[in-house]
Amino acid sequence: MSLEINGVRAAFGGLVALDDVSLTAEPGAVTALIGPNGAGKTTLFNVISGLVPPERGSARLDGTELIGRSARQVARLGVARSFQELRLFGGVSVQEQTMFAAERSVLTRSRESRARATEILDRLGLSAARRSLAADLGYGQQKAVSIARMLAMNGRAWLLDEQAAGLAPREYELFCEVVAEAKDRGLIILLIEHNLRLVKDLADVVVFLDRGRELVTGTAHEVFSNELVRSLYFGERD
Ligand SMILES: Nc1ncnc2c1ncn2[C@@H]1O[C@H](COP(=O)(O)OP(=O)(O)OP(=O)(O)O)[C@@H](O)[C@H]1O
Repeated sequence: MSLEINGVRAAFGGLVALDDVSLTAEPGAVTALIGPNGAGKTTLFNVISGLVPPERGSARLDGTELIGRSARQVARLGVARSFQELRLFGGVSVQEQTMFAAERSVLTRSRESRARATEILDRLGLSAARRSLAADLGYGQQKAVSIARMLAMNGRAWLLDEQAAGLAPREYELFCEVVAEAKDRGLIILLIEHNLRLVKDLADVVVFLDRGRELVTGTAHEVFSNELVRSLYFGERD
């Protein structure tokens, strides 16, 4: 039971964004994808979530193939995804968009979605903002709404694209707590991060991508002390 990526290749015209990438994200663990800009991290999320068709390869969630399915089908199979640019419905209240996410989810029935949304907004400190439009909120709160929607979807796997970037200290702490709780519930968590402190704090496994290739996989300590990673990512030379 895991999210297994095998031999994924994806190209945009002549540009190979992912070149034979394989990795496994286990349940109850945080797997962090790191690497320089353009390494292919977001493209891998797009392949898993049905937004970019790969030329070849597979992505299996608990044995079920995700490649070839639409983004909606992948979401229904339990993959909840956040975007760097958040993609909230700006003109919809915080409560409503959390409920919409709950209604699209795998497990929650529509009559339960209001109670579920209320509980989630409480957990994320968004109760007072529940009637606000997402577009009227500050950046940190908009990011919390995007997490609220992921929680509401009740998925099996989370793909988090730079969710901690730009958060205030209290928001950052809350984000780490929510991820740790999801991990304790046995979710599969894959996250893209440039914030190395967060990677050290949260990641059980770190995968280093560079120019579309998975180069090093290990614990944060192993990956951050790897010479190749140090020269390609941290710009260190002998
Ligand atoms: N829709 C697209 N059309 C053409 N090229 C694309 C498209 N999406 C991504 N690319 C290219 O694919 C490569 C990988 O991009 P990707 O966004 O996956 O990298 P990344 O590791 O997520 O980078 P960053 O850390 O900057 O977000 C880049 O060279 C990028 O320009």
